[in-house]
Amino acid sequence: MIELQDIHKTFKRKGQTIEALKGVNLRVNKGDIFGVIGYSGAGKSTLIRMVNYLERPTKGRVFVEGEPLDQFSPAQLRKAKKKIGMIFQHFNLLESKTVYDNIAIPLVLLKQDKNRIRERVTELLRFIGLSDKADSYPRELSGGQKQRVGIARALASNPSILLCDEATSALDPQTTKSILDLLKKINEQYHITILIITHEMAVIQQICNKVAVMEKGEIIEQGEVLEVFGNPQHPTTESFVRTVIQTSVPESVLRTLSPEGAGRLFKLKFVGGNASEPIIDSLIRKYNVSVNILFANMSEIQNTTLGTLILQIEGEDKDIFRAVEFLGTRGVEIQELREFQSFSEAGDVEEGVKQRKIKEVKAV
Ligand SMILES: Nc1ncnc2c1ncn2[C@@H]1O[C@H](COP(=O)(O)OP(=O)(O)OP(=O)(O)O)[C@@H](O)[C@H]1O
Repeated sequence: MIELQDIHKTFKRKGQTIEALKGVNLRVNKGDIFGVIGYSGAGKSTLIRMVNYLERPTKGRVFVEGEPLDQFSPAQLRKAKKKIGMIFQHFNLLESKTVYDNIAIPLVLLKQDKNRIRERVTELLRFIGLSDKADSYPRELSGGQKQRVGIARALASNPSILLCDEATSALDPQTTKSILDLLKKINEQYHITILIITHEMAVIQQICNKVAVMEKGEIIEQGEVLEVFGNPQHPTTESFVRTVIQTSVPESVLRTLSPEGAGRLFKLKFVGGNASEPIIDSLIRKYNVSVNILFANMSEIQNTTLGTLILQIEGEDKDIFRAVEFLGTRGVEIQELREFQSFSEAGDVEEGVKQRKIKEVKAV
């Protein structure tokens, strides 16, 4: 549906060369809500602008619905661009035109007749819930309402792809949620493929099924959202995941750990069904161990539960071993929080530091 093959983009400014994209490969399938996340300057805006040829690659090819954009004549390119709508962080509405006229712009440019335009704009106003604002001007609307108008304008010519450039970054969390809900509805109801760029992991968590993480003009990790959230490979991905899912022991818990605390510490990760099973109960009943839950966190991603538990298990080593073995058979990913070094190697320095504090507390 959208395919970027080995895309490079170089800007030249004041004798300086800036490599904004360095060999990006990306495939967005029909029906995806695909999120691209990265810090400022990672190359996200440059990447999304490749898809509708607002920016052309220095090297590499862009395919939309299987067709290579570099092979198109200007007329074919204009036609192809009609399949692609775009919304922006600052809405880009014309201040001198009413809501109705803003939404009608793409249809006027396509020289559609007035009755058809009225029909389509009326339908879109109803869809975005702003039928009563048709004659208002953008300055009379809230940020969320302006973005709804931006969305209606992007949908006017019935695109099959919607590009969202930091579409919720200027909005408060509640308005962000309502706009993301609207995007999800557009994806489900109109079967429109959505490509979103953002610096907020919460946006990815709420609506995307796929995610790519960008850094310094490259994609450093990509995959199904559940997979990437559950098992991030790159430290940058890990730090994005941490902004929405807490997986390390909070300071307040560390402070309550008893200095003479015996037992061993384990971090458990659950995905999906096994998150709701009474595993801890089985552990205590089946094995001769006592279990202290130090920390628990459950998050919902793509209608699936992702859980993290930190347990202090006390008992004889052989019983703890059997208990841990049992957890493994239940599809729980388990890791002993013992060696500070192993966390540093995994890039989980913050976790490592906290674990070292646990050891220090124990050693008192
Ligand atoms: N038209 C341009 N001319 C020169 N340099 C550019 C141009 N557009 C982008 N860049 C540079 O390319 C790099 C990537 O910029 P880009 O805007 O794509 O990143 P981004 O991830 O979208 O960041 P932000 O979230 O801050 O917009 C930056 O170093 C930027 O300065």
